Amino acid sequence: MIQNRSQTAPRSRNHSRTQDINTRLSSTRVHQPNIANKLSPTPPLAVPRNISIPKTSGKRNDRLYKRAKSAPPGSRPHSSSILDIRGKYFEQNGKTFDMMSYLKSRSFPRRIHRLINETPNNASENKTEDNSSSPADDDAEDALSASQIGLKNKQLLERRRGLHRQRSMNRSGARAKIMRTFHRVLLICRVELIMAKHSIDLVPATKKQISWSEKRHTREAAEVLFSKSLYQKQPMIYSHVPKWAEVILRKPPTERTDREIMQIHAMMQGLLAYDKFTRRIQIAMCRSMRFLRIKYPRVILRKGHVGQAFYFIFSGSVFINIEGLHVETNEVVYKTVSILQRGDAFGEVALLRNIRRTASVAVKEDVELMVVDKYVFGKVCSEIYEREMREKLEFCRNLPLFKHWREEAIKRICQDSQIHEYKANKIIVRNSKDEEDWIYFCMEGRCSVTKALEFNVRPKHSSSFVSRRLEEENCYRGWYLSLGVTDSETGRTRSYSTEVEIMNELQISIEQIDLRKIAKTHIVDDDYEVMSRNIKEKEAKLKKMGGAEEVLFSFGKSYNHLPHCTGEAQYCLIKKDDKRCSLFESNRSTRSADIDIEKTCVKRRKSIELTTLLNEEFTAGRLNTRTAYLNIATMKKGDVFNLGEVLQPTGRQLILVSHNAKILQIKKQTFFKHATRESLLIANVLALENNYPDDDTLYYTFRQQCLWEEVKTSVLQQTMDKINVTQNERDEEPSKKMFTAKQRAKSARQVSRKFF
Ligand SMILES: Nc1ncnc2c1ncn2[C@@H]1O[C@@H]2COP(=O)(O)O[C@H]2[C@H]1O
Repeated sequence: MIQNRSQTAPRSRNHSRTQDINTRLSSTRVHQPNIANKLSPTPPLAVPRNISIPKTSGKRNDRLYKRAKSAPPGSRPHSSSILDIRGKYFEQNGKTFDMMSYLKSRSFPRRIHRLINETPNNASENKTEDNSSSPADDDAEDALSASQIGLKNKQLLERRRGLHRQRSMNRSGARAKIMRTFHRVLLICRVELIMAKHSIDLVPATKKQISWSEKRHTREAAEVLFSKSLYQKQPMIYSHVPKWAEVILRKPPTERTDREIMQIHAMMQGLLAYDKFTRRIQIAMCRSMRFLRIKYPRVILRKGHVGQAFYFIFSGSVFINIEGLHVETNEVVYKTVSILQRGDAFGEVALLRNIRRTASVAVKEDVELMVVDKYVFGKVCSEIYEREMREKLEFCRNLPLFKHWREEAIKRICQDSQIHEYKANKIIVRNSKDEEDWIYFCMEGRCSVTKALEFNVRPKHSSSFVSRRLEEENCYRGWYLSLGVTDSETGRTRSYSTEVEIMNELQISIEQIDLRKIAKTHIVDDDYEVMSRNIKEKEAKLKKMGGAEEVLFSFGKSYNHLPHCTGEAQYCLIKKDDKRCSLFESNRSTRSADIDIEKTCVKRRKSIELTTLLNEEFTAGRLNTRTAYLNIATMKKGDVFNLGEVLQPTGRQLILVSHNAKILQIKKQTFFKHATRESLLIANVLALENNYPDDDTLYYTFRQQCLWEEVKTSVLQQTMDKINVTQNERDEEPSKKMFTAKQRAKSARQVSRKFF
């Protein structure tokens, strides 16, 4: 039907709808309806497009329906009512139209269509049933049914109109609201601008500000003044895992976007253990990392359990506890071997070696951990450990110390060792006397061995040639006096500014003066003979001892009998059968007992700088007057620190300072466990060869050095004085050109350096 209509309907829509309907209605009024027409078959529909019911037609129809309704029953409805045209035909422009089809074709609601469809059928049915009825009756019936339809239509139209009104009201309401908001925003902006202008006017701008604002308002300047830093990502350091990271880390790996992974990666950067891995591994870890927050005093890992994951510490700290049997009582003892904190990692041993957990890990302060599962770790992280292992093995194999070691023993040692990199000026070992666990090997870079020489403590008289010579020269006494330190015998204090200056010089040039070299130059040939004789004696003594165990015992004695091994101070004794003894409890009970270890660990981990240490000493008033820090040796690649102290304990306090060094730390315990008799003999010889000058030698050499400096300065001062005097004599204004005493001393020293 629609097709037909569209084919036949003219395209022009210029006629107004009102006109159309008026024409239509007038034509229907002229065309009187009759029954024959009503029952005749419907001609093909051809409703012109320009004929449409205007919106206002609803009103007109309304009126018609009202009239129809108000008409008394049985009376003939008004000829011009819509009832006349319903189900009838009308003509227009010489064509006949079916009014019903026409109405249907209009865009009335479906319901109206349905109603209209029903009505003519019913009407036609009634008419076919009651053919004998009079035309007046037919018309009345028509009118009745039409009035019913009209009522329904009216209701629908009313509802439609209501809806329309409501919609338009809504629309206009929303529009009004938007406008109101817009006006308010505009008002606020204006007020703000006025306030800003007012405040700017009140605060006077600096010249720099003005020139800056002037510059940046030009277009060229805007280009020149483009600050890249404004758009650079600032490195953020989080002390705790932020909320957004928690959200990401809780997501399953597959749901994490690349952006989120990069965010986690950025957050993790700066953690020492994390930075060790290559970027590729880091990203792979971030993809599947989990987050764990554990509160004090829980235990994270237990020794002997199966390893499931590897952990990075993001914040907080943990105790690493190991258990062992007490030497004497044979009881299980727990010891805190280390305290790990932010930037450290743990749990790699079990995963790499495929063994059970080697230590228990308990919370010290509430920790935030980043957990990498075993599967991921095995896949990506083992690579770096393998590389590190290869590096360690290669280094150890090339060391003379391990020349006669079995491959298996070297491997074991490497497995228990650690590689650390230290920046320049960092203290690796603050006090060699307190260093109980490790032997240090320099892999790369340089380290200096520094000795804090105490002047107010008279060194013990040893039988060495140096102390004999010092005795002969009565050096100690003179030394104390010359440095301005109280003489223990006379109780008098003397101080010489020149000597203090010399000391200062030495402190400053601590890295340049290698006293060990100086000491060696001072040792004459026969002294060397004495030294080598000593070594030979020691070797012979060792050879006399039978069995590797004994040798081991004798060498390892100092280590095995350290307080922590005897379980006296730091150990917390726990009975074997007490299953509930748990590290948790042991930690609690060891809290006070382990305090020393804790302190040393924390101190060591803080890794203070040498300059900080010297500053501390200076502010405490100890530097120069009581203590001098001297560089007594320089460690290069392959050199070892603290081995001599293990083999031949002297109790000396040495400081190891890094100069961008890479250090391999080997556990003393593992070293002695795997060392054979031969290897220990070699170690001993090497340790003796690399022995640092003893305190006597240091005092002696230092004194010699100071005296020499003193001589140089005084001689040159005298010379400069003479020069000054002659110059002054020549000069008319002698006072202007006179050197001050300080300048004289300085220039004297400079000249002395050139000459000597
Ligand atoms: N002496 C130690 N110093 C530092 N960490 C250790 C020490 N011993 C064991 N650990 C760590 O504690 C972890 C316990 O579980 P794993 O054996 O898997 O891996 C261990 C190491 O990461």
